[in-house]
Amino acid sequence: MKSHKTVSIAGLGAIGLPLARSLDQGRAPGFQLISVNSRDPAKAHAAVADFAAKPRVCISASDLVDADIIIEAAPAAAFLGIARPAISAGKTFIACSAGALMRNIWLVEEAEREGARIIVPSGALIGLDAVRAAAQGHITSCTIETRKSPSGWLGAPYLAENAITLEGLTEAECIFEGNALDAAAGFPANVNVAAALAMAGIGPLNTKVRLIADPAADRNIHHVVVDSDAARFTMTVEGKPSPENSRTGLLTPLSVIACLRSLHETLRVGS
Ligand SMILES: NC(=O)C1=CN([C@@H]2O[C@H](COP(=O)(O)OP(=O)(O)OC[C@H]3O[C@@H](n4cnc5c(N)ncnc54)[C@H](O)[C@@H]3O)[C@@H](O)[C@H]2O)C=CC1
Ligand SMILES: O=C([O-])CC(=O)C(=O)O
Repeated sequence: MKSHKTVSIAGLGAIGLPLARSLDQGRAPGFQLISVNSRDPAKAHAAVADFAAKPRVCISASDLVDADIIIEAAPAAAFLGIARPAISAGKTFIACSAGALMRNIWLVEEAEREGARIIVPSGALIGLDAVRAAAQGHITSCTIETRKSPSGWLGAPYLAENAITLEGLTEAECIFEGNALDAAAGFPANVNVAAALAMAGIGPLNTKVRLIADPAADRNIHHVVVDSDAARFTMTVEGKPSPENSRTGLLTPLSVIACLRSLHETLRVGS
């Protein structure tokens, strides 16, 4: 008999709201959504008003730690305020803002001390199982190229700092080339997949990232090439952008549901 787990979600946007709704609809049996938190409590109340089992709306992220599992689905700037109380309370913490986690990787040591667990779902990316397997041997190179429409990159600090304008772009343009750590600093809301890839594979400094703004792209396309002593593989995912937030693909909330379900599954496929 599997134990029933309670869940809380911080952030009710393109990831958090469909995820909350899926939990309310029983799409992850054995997991009960008990509380949520967002920037605007009135909006959060409205968002969950038609739920069968209304979760508590918390004003502070610290109040989410009553749950067994805390899921972070908020902007990168809010990450530490959500992660720290969950980790200090020794809980299972699921982080969607993989870039923010990678930039605060010391949290892993804190989690170790506190008996907490940090889980990064595959999110918008595929094949992290293969990357983790290859990393048990020796990965010689790992590159990701991400292509999105110009609107998918808007607001990134790197663009402002380098006076890059995407307005009126008529053809695809490479807007960044560098390592995953610099990519996460310059594009905190956009390159979580590169961060997840780096943490699964050969780390932020050795993972190469190329970012393309493409006016013809109607999908968020991630193309990964890995070479290792065991295998060479390439993977491409063409994610449909969420209508709520074009930076985020529709696969990500589904990935979090799959991640939760895997915590309880008797048959688990994939490492
Ligand atoms: N791992 C992955 O593959 C992916 C990760 N992400 C990341 O996941 C995070 C969430 O993404 P989205 O849902 O698309 O963002 P979103 O912008 O659509 O939603 C964010 C939500 O957080 C709320 N919020 C703002 N400040 C908050 C605070 N201090 N505390 C709690 N909630 C707060 C907002 O009101 C909004 O409801 C972002 O950091 C994003 O970059 C996004 C796509 C893929
Ligand atoms: O493609 C997506 O859905 C999101 C994305 O690039 C990221 O945050 O890394």
